[in-house]
Amino acid sequence: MKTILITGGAGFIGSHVVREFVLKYPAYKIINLDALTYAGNLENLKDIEDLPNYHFIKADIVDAKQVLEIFEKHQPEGVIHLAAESHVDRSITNPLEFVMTNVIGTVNLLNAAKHSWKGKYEGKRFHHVSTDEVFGALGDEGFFTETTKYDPHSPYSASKASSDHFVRAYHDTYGLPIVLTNCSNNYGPNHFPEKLIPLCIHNILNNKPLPIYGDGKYTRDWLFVIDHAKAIDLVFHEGKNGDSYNVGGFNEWKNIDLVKELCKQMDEKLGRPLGTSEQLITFVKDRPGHDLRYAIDATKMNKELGWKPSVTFEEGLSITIDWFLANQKWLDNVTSGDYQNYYNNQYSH
Ligand SMILES: Cc1cn([C@H]2C[C@H](O)[C@@H](COP(=O)(O)OP(=O)(O)O[C@H]3O[C@H](C)C(=O)[C@H](O)[C@H]3O)O2)c(=O)[nH]c1=O
Repeated sequence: MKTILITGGAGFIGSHVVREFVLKYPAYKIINLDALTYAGNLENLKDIEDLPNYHFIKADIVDAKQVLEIFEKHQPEGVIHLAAESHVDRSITNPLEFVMTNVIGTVNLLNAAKHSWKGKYEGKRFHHVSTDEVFGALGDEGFFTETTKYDPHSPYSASKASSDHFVRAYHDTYGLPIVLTNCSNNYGPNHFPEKLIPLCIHNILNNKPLPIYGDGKYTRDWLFVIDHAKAIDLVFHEGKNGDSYNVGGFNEWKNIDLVKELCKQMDEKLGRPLGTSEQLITFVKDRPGHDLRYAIDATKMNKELGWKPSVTFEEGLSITIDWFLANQKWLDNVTSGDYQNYYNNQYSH
């Protein structure tokens, strides 16, 4: 029996990773450690919560003592660390929260792993899940590879870059067995509606403006979340100790083109005349320090581990929209919280 601690397992990406591991590895004991902040939601795991190899612990990784107690009690051999504050706009208004969870929280986990593994690293692994935003912004050309220098710009990406450095530092200094993954923009079922795609789906359904920052020519690479979960499984089990892997969809979209594609699919699925949703597109004030373009070279994942995305973007988007249409109650529940007020006040102080 192998015990794996997955942090942030009630969040968007985390819940897909928990489901992948719980279903694929019935002999593993999967512990989901999550603080259940505004973005964490146990509804995301309703379908697997009664399975015998799934366990949930409500805890905050910022609490070093609690984290250590959990390690001492459950003795996990593996850690997959996804717990993080993830929304760039929030990091602009409250950077300290990002330092606490993303930096201090990560160091607390590293300390607990180091303490409980006591130098016996055979069969142990700490997998840190990070972002392509640590590499900074690209111009119109080029891709981020695993050797691209870090150049974070937002408080969010600075906090994730710092956590990546700490993970590598614990490998280099104490020999902790680690792997890292840096992913591009995820999308899919259960995506919290503060992010571009689910926000637009929510707003189309509620006939609200679709806010496009700046001129809408900012470019992101989009990765279907279930493909990401499968990539994490591969790297966790087969990645080289100390290595990092870039996980991307080979799928770049300018924000405005992506939102137009989304509007088209929404109109088709809702049986509305084509062009109805596009009328909601509204150009708004830009995000401060907005990175122009992210693009990931995921060749290493493909060559070394045989991973590649399983769906095209159009297919993945269609699956995503269908999920949101079938789960409007989920959407209503998560959008009835305080975070809506945050949107109304964005960048106002
Ligand atoms: C919310 C919103 C966003 N945007 C723009 C801003 C970006 O250029 C793009 C995507 O924004 P979003 O906030 O959805 O995601 P990113 O800022 O690219 O970051 C995301 O992908 C990386 C990899 C992570 O690591 C982050 O955790 C994750 O949040 O749409 C708009 O134009 N309007 C909006 O209302």
